[in-house]
Amino acid sequence: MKICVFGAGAIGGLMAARLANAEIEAQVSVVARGPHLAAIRDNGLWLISEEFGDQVAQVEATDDPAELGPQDYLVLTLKAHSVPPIAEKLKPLVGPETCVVTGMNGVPYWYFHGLGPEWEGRRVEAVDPGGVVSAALPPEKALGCVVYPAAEVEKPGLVRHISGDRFTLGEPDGSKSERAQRFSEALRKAGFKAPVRPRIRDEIWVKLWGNMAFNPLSALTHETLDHLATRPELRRIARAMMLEGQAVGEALGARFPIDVDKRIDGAAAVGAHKTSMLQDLERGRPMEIDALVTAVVELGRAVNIEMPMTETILALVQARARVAGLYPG
Ligand SMILES: NC(=O)C1=CN([C@@H]2O[C@H](COP(=O)(O)OP(=O)(O)OC[C@H]3O[C@@H](n4cnc5c(N)ncnc54)[C@H](OP(=O)(O)O)[C@@H]3O)[C@@H](O)[C@H]2O)C=CC1
Ligand SMILES: CC(C)(CO)C(=O)C(=O)O
Repeated sequence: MKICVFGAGAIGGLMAARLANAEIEAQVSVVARGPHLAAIRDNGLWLISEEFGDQVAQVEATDDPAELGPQDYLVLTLKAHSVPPIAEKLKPLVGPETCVVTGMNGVPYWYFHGLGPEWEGRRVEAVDPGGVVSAALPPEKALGCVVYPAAEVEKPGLVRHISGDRFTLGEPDGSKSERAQRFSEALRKAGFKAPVRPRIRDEIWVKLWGNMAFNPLSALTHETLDHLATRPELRRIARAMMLEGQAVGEALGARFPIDVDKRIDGAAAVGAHKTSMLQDLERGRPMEIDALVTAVVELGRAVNIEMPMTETILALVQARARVAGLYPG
């Protein structure tokens, strides 16, 4: 089996290193760039992990997907906003049997696929502008993936795994497909938990619920998760956003297995953690605003649900990011 991890940064690097070192019959390659690519080529892909042990994986690494050819599994672990500009570049990796695993936060580009006949063919413009992504990666090829581990690229060629070992998988139409089970098996052999769930959007929403509120609020205030979730005036804003998100998710058929306050308390328990959006802002890296917030507002419009708090915070965080030169427009 051929597995290509496109965007072998923190999460992709973790996945690729473990898959490459697992006892599976797979040819694992990565698409990377810059100094990270050079270091992987020179010294292998290093993974530092208390849970998995420190290790190096020898993987084929390139910045030119055409060198790798069609894959059985194309795993996308880029930041969501990095996908549309390179959609065309993905085409050589995609053949008739390729399964595209979307290991990214936010609303996936395939959200409407398999949701029901009334939604078929509709796309999420915020993550699939002009349909460039679905043209390169037809939604029927997509396999959903909710990423729970935390990791970071510590220096070029070296990924540090911080915590977590679960990648939940699920077909957009809820079926227990052979391709999903095969990839789940590969991830399990690589040491991860990789359940295949029939209602993957429910899990996407539980993660997105936190991201849509805490990430922009943290970028605006520079506050850590514990404060955002416990200072009454900030918690009130996050809660209002999350209730708007829940209304949208439910209107689209998702079920939220926990209540909003438990979800916020869960975020508080993470502690003095800076969200990825705040980290990106501080490091001068583009922020994942569109997949985490703009796309949710777009879904809200599709089901005619007003989202005044989310729209306000979205406008502010877009402005903040623009001023920092980290958001287009
Ligand atoms: N890190 C974490 O702990 C978690 C991340 N996530 C989600 O996982 C997804 C991936 O995040 P993360 O791993 O942190 O991101 P990273 O930025 O660490 O990894 C993405 C990688 O893709 C590379 N890349 C971007 N464009 C290209 C290109 N055109 N060609 C080759 N390589 C490219 C980046 O290179 P460069 O650095 O040069 O831009 C980077 O190495 C996101 O959606 C994130 O929200 C979810 C849970 C936890
Ligand atoms: C920590 C958490 C849950 C914040 O919403 C996150 O996923 C992120 O920072 O992107």
